[in-house]
Formats: sequence, C-alpha cells, structure tokens
Amino acid sequence: MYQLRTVADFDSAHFLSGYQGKCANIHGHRWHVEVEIQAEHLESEGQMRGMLVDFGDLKRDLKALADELDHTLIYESGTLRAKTVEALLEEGFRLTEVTFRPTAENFSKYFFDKMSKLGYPVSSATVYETPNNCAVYRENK
Ligand SMILES: Nc1nc2c(c(=O)[nH]1)N=C([C@H](O)[C@H](O)COP(=O)(O)OP(=O)(O)OP(=O)(O)O)CN2
Repeated sequence: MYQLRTVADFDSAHFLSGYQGKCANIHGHRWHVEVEIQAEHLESEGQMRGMLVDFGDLKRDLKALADELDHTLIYESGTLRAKTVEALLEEGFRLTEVTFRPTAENFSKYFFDKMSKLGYPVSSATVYETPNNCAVYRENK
C-alpha cells in the first residue's frame, strides 16, 4: 500500500457554543491539517508514472480548502444572532458559517469529505488545533 501525505495551515478564529470554559469565547488558532491518501497501485504511464497522484495537485487542492477558512471567524449556524452577523459583515469581517460545532474532530471529517469529493483516495485527515492536540478522521473501506 502506498501512502502520501500533504499538509496545510490556516489561521482563524472560532468559539464553541455551549461550552463551559474559555473556549466558549472567540479565540484564534493556527490550524494545521494533514491529509493522507493511499492506493495499492501507482500510475504506470506518462507524466504520472510511478506516482500515486502528483504532490503538486494534492497540496494545491488542500491549500485551496484551507485558504477558504483562512483569516475568517468560523461560527456554527444558529450560534450568532442575525444582527450580530450583519454587523460583523458590515464592518468588513470575513465569516465562515459551518453546520457543525467547529471542533478539531468535526474539521477532520470536513477535510476528509472535501478531499474525497475531489476524487482523492483519502485514508485519513488530521487536524491540529494546538501544537499538542489533534483529531484524526478515517473510515474503514
Ligand atoms: N476534543 C476536543 N476538545 C476541545 C476542542 C476540540 O476541538 N476538541 N477545542 C477546544 C478549544 O477550542 C480550545 O481552544 C483548545 O483548548 P486547549 O487545549 O485548552 O488549548 P489552549 O491552547 O488554550 O491550551 P493552554 O494549555 O491553556 O494554552 C477545547 N477542547
């Protein structure tokens, strides 16, 4: 089995609605994402000979997903009042609304699903919220 890994980082703010503790407040992280893909066989011809996929494509696509979140305030749907969202947008702040609580666990599945949808044979996605703590999402295929 061959396995490739690429990484991307993004800086963004979030908060955990309903959390008892400091993470209920808006705070920032440098999120670090690692995505692994795997396959039994390599390409046998042409430009891609001897490769699982081109690292250039893999890193570009993960970076594009990370860039969508970069320097935004990520919030879960329904956890900010409409007038708060409106006021922040009027101030020119970039917001990202997600349908899930923005935890490391949920973001690991987010990146797993997004990269899978792009056609990559993803085996795991790992999201570090802090240098010491990460969540990993994988599926048994
Ligand atoms: N299982 C999870 N637990 C927590 C998550 C999470 O996504 N999954 N997230 C948080 C908070 O967002 C928080 O920012 C991270 O908490 P913490 O480890 O306390 O991070 P700090 O960098 O603030 O740690 P210090 O040691 O206090 O500097 C909480 N839990």
